[in-house]
Amino acid sequence: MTGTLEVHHLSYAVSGLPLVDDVSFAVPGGGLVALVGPNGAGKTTLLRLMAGTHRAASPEQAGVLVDGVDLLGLARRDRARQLALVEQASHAEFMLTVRQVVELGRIPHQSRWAVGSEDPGVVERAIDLAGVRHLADRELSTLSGGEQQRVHLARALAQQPRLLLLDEPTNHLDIRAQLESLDLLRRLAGQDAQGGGDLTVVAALHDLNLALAYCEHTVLLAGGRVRAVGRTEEVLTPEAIGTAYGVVADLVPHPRTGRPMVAFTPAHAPVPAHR
Ligand SMILES: Nc1ncnc2c1ncn2[C@@H]1O[C@H](COP(=O)(O)OP(=O)(O)OP(=O)(O)O)[C@@H](O)[C@H]1O
Repeated sequence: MTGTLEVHHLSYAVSGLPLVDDVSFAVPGGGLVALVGPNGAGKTTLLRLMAGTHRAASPEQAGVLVDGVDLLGLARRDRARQLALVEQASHAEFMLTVRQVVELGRIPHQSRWAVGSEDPGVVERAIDLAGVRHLADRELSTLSGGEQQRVHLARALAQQPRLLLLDEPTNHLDIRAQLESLDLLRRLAGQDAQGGGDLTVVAALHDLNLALAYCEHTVLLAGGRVRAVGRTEEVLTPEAIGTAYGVVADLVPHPRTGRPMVAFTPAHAPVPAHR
């Protein structure tokens, strides 16, 4: 039983301009869900709304439900036991070592009076899962962008959330690290998070081929609104991609796996009639 992730009526506006406009969707829980859409579509804003770091307009209608429990209705500390958000650039904690940063993920689970990590096993497992053991004693500030990204993932894993929200987790990674990261996320999604149910991962991605290869479900956002939601190959049709991004796209079978992948036609190339 994997449950569901339901998002209800999330809206956010700045100076009267809607950045996220009444976003609602539901997807099966316990999987890796892609959040895609062009630059400025509202992906980061939506993830912050889902995490509760941005306060939704009409909060009485807004909700982020995991297996029927509204995470936005929880106190901050309780929510932090259920939900982790990894943003594109986190600049804090630069003077800390990698292990110390990962230990910060345990704070929501510690009793108010406890000092240090109450369960070092969780931290060490997160360090191993994210592949940063060789960096554990380095200061965060000395790491490359891609290495820092893995550390932030390790910290989020140490939090043992039910819902993990990632803003462009492949941004600074080389191609092998991108594939490894998404492999890891897909394996983690669906695993028992903390004895209370399966982990659901939502990742904002720019690479539609990564979404097609790794994510069973996809939410397509454009202009702050959901344009399509469902199984990835049904959402990322050439028509939907063309409308959302303003490009010419075709779906072709991957030469090795046979699964659909997107081929883009360069803007300067003549576009022949569809074969
Ligand atoms: N504080 C703000 N004031 C005004 N506009 C904002 C503010 N924050 C975000 N925006 C605008 O809201 C829109 C959505 O931004 P957001 O960062 O959520 O998009 P995104 O889909 O994550 O984009 P990208 O793919 O480029 O990272 C953008 O046009 C952005 O300029």
